[in-house]
Amino acid sequence: MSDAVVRPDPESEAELAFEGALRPSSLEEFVGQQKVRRQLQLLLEAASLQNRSPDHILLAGPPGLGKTTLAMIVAHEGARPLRMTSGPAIQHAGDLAAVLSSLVPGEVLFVDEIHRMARSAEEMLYLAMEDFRVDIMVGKGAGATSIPLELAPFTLVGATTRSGLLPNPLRDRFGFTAHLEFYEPEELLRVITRAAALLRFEIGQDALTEISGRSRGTPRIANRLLRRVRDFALVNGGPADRDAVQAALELYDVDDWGLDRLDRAVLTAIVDRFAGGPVGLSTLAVSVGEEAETIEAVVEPFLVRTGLLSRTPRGRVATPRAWQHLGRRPEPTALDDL
Ligand SMILES: Nc1ncnc2c1ncn2[C@@H]1O[C@H](COP(=O)(O)OP(=O)(O)OP(=O)(O)O)[C@@H](O)[C@H]1O
Repeated sequence: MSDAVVRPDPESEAELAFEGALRPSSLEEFVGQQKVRRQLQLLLEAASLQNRSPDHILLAGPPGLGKTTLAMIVAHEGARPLRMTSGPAIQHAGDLAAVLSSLVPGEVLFVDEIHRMARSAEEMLYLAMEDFRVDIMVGKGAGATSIPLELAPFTLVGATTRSGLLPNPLRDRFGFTAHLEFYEPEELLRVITRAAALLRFEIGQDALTEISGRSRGTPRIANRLLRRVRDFALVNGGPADRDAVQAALELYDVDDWGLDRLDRAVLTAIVDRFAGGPVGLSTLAVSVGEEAETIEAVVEPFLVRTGLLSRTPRGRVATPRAWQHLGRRPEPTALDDL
């Protein structure tokens, strides 16, 4: 299924092992995001010169652009231990207290999907980030007391696909926020050229260029597609050339622009069922049978960036480019809305 190719199950062990093998471990190896890299470099060097933990870092951006990789690099570059958890795993303040109180001095704590953490834990985190301290509530009702607990200094690296959902007090406590952008095809070409070398996969330059132009500006997808092309060449016994890429990507429903089945389902729904829009996010989500959060955080950013979708105060609208991409003629009323 196409979704399994471009949006793989993050829990799948084979996928995690594959990703792990290709992850760059230093800022130097990390491709693209030049500004963010330079900013992080400065932040890490300043901390190391002052012999202290780096400031807390928030990494924001769509999935697969390298947030987890950067968190690992922050730990690796400073030779610091890394603890990884995620917002959904912290459902109570106690879950967070358990993690925080067991951190060793200088440890990097990575919280993926930090916007999904419980509110009570978020409040505990404010104090922890600022003063390296938490107040543990003991008992209930009138007899409840709070016991302060000192924490080892640590660096929080939070990752989010929805930075708009983070409360301001939390956002303000990060010393640095990096907004990761989609990658240019030339950058993705460097990502998969490196990946192909690591995998010892012989593949033509044309084929690599074709994959990098059809990877939704996302390294994770570029690496996935490379793997599918490798499967294709292995099974069919032919060379891994441009034809093999085209055949493999057609099989997995990835089109010329790199749109996958869900991207096209969203555009098709807006065009066919809502006359090009505007249509509200929740109506759109129901119409394609997906979570509104997935549409907003995963599908839309790339469609907006490629000029296929625009977000207006009245809802989502398919642009004339989207009509053209789907091979339809825009209705005049749809154009009026832009
Ligand atoms: N700049 C980069 N250079 C080389 N490889 C990269 C880069 N960014 C990401 N990758 C590769 O893409 C894959 C996905 O990256 P990563 O897991 O860091 O994304 P993410 O933003 O944390 O995604 P999610 O939000 O879904 O957790 C990794 O295998 C990593 O090797």
